[in-house]
Amino acid sequence: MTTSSAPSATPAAKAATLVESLPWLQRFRGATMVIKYGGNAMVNEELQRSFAQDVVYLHHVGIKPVVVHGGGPQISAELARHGIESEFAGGYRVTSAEAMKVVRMVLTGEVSQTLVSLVNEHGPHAVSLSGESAGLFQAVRRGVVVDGVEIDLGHVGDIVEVEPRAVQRLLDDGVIPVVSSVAPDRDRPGESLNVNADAAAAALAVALRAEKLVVLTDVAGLYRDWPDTDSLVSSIDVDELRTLLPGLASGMIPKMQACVDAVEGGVAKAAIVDGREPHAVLLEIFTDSGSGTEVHANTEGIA
Ligand SMILES: Nc1ncnc2c1ncn2[C@@H]1O[C@H](COP(=O)(O)OP(=O)(O)O)[C@@H](O)[C@H]1O
Ligand SMILES: CC(=O)N[C@@H](CCC(=O)OP(=O)(O)O)C(=O)O
Repeated sequence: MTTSSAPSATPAAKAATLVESLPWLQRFRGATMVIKYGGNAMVNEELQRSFAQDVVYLHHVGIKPVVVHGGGPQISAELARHGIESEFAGGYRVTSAEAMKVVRMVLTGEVSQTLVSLVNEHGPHAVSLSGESAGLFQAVRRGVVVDGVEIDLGHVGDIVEVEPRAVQRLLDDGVIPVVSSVAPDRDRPGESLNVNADAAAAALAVALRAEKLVVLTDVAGLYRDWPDTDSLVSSIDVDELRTLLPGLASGMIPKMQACVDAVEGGVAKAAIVDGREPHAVLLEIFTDSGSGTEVHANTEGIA
């Protein structure tokens, strides 16, 4: 019989892969890991299903996974259906009050529920929350400076407070939280803000004292000289990454800022991996070589 996974691997190669995972299984048992699943990495059902399998695998080997998801392309598609054009500045969506309703509906109503049901095909494991659930996040409005010009992003926020108790209780009960990045506006009760999902994942990883933040996206990792594909960075410390931040473009700005924030906040490592590869999460966590770009505190911190 052949299976869809690794049909050409010999028994010895399969055994070697399993044995390679042993030190990582030992090291990470009981650890909390925040996995950020970007909208660009969920573009087809096969990828979504392999992601759900990876998360359930982590759960069964004693790791506590927390999923924080994005949904940028899905939001853009829904906005287009409403006749609203998508505009980004500095990697953030310019979000009108009207667009905010669509953002909230897509993230909390569609993407979150789809991921929860995919995970729950493997058992009753996942529960969806947004930043509005049980006071999880508080956010304040933010703008962005592009080429020296301050741009008003509308209903876009930065997380200023995380109350992780509800998520922690779920983890303690063996539940997999699936979190979307809509947050209440601390200064305008009753209003919601659109928070970049990388930033939300970093804030939650810090509050939960997570061991690792894994960010799935649609490139192999961080390129030093984007779009030169020979310039992939495999490992970088936060000091050097901070110097690269001003030269980065589009979605990589909030993503790498999130990695800096997570590591500076005490998360041991942040990894940017290619979510277009099926099982990118398992490959990152349980193989010696990992994949993509790893961000760590300083050069002495490299494992
Ligand atoms: N230096 C860089 N290295 C890698 N990708 C970059 C870089 N600068 C800009 N990018 C762009 O950032 C994109 C990833 O950000 P984004 O589209 O927001 O992803 P996601 O939906 O996963 O959050 C890549 O697809 C690439 O086009
Ligand atoms: C403020 C802001 O830009 N919010 C993002 C939230 C979703 C997100 O971050 O999705 P990805 O992870 O797929 O990029 C947006 O509206 O697209």
